[in-house]
Amino acid sequence: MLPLHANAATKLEDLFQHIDAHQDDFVQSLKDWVAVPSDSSDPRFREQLIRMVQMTAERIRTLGATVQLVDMGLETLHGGQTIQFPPAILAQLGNSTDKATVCFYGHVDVQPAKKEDGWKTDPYTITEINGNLYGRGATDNKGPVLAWIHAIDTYIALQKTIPVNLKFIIEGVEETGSPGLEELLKGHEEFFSDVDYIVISDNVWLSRKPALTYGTRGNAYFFVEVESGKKDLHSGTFGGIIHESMRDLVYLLASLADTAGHILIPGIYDDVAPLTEEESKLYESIDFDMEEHKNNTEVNTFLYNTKEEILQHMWRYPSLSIHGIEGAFAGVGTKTVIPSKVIGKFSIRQVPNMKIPVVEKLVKKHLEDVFAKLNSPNKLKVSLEIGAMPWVANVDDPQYEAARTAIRKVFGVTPDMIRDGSTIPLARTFQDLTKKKVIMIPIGGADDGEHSQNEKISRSNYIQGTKLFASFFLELAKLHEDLQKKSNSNQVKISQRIRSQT
Ligand SMILES: NCC(=O)N[C@@H](Cc1c[nH]cn1)C(=O)O
Ligand SMILES: [Zn+2]
Ligand SMILES: [Zn+2]
Repeated sequence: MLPLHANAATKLEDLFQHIDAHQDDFVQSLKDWVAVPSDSSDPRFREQLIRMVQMTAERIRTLGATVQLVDMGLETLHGGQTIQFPPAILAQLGNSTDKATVCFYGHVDVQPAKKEDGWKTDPYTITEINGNLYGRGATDNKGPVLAWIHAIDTYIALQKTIPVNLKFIIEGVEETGSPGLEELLKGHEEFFSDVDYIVISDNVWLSRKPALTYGTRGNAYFFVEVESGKKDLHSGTFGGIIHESMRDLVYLLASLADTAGHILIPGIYDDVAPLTEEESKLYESIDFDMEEHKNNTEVNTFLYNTKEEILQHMWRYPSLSIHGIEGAFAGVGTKTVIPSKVIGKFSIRQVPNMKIPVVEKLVKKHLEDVFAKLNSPNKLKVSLEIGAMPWVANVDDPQYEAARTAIRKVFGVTPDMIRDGSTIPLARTFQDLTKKKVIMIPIGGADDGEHSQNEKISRSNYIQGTKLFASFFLELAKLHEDLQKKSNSNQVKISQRIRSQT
């Protein structure tokens, strides 16, 4: 491999040509990765998940990086059993003192997926239809992680100098809220000491136009458990004489929000940052086609009628979603059972300035109050399973300018500046703990269907996204050079001033 200082002027067109010429290889890599069902929420896939992280580490090693697999210890499941957490990857490529250091954060675990959930193709076999690459993890987040790796590979293959030092944090439990990752960051402060920028590419554009993301919502994920006894019962034999846990639970879940989406938990909106006039104007200028968004979402109507309301309720107001009920009969057919223990699962996407402990207290109090009114002898347990904070960046930070320029060079347009309603649990932690500048550069399309059936990334976004990262490295290098020149000239001015005073 060439040293990182190799002396060759890098032409963007050469990089782009190489990427275009190797796009089938890049698609093949995505096929290989998607074929591993690295579902982090189901313990039955744990071996595959660990294998996926190991494959990723191996791939990063082939770039010439030094790679560390950090043991993340044991995960305690709800029944009390423990299983191995997948390790996390910390890697480094290059440590030149005259270059900027960029740390890429991504994940290689995926949401659950089963063909019978309504997938048109096998979720773990990348299938290309009309320029779209369908498969679980294609856009969230295996495609973008690979695009970053391929961008680096392109410099190496062309024997060009990589314009920046690179670091990686890749994890395998993002989809379950990144448990243990905050402790990992706290224990590896030195890893971040020379990092200038942290880049995340784990969300999608808002429309057909490329975008840069400067904010995400957080997530407070709750389990509400109701238990009536130790075993399920025949509804004919026992229906009518027992307090059914499912009936209690449905009542509790229904008390959380109304049909207009308004959360009914007293006090929940108290800390939400007020909408200023300045912020309000931001939404007017965003290019957003509600009809197209509706088509992508495959619903008839949204809860709101204007573009501004829709954007605000996706990005800056909290929302409550009910995800499922563990222990409930959910199969085909007509089983006549009364379940004994059921666990309702719901989450609140929180926004600035809501605080997780306050949300937790309000939710528990509300559910306990509602339950008390039911006069039920059943056992109630409410627990906060994930508490991830919202994140907002400063769009005037220089890395945003570098990314804007890179986007213009690849796509010929100025990107939308957007926020995202979903959560990157570590985004805020990076910002608060490491004090480094964080940027999100999505490469997925608005219709990629993250977490949904038929998740995909288009071949075009995947390949153009690879070009975008390759181009971003060059823009960051220019930015770094400019900042260094400015800092040197300031240093000279200070020295001159000191000399003239003595
Ligand atoms: N693409 C980001 C993403 O999907 N993040 C997950 C993370 C999460 C939050 N709570 C549990 N997991 C998301 O659902 O937003
Ligand atoms: Zn993701
Ligand atoms: Zn996800």
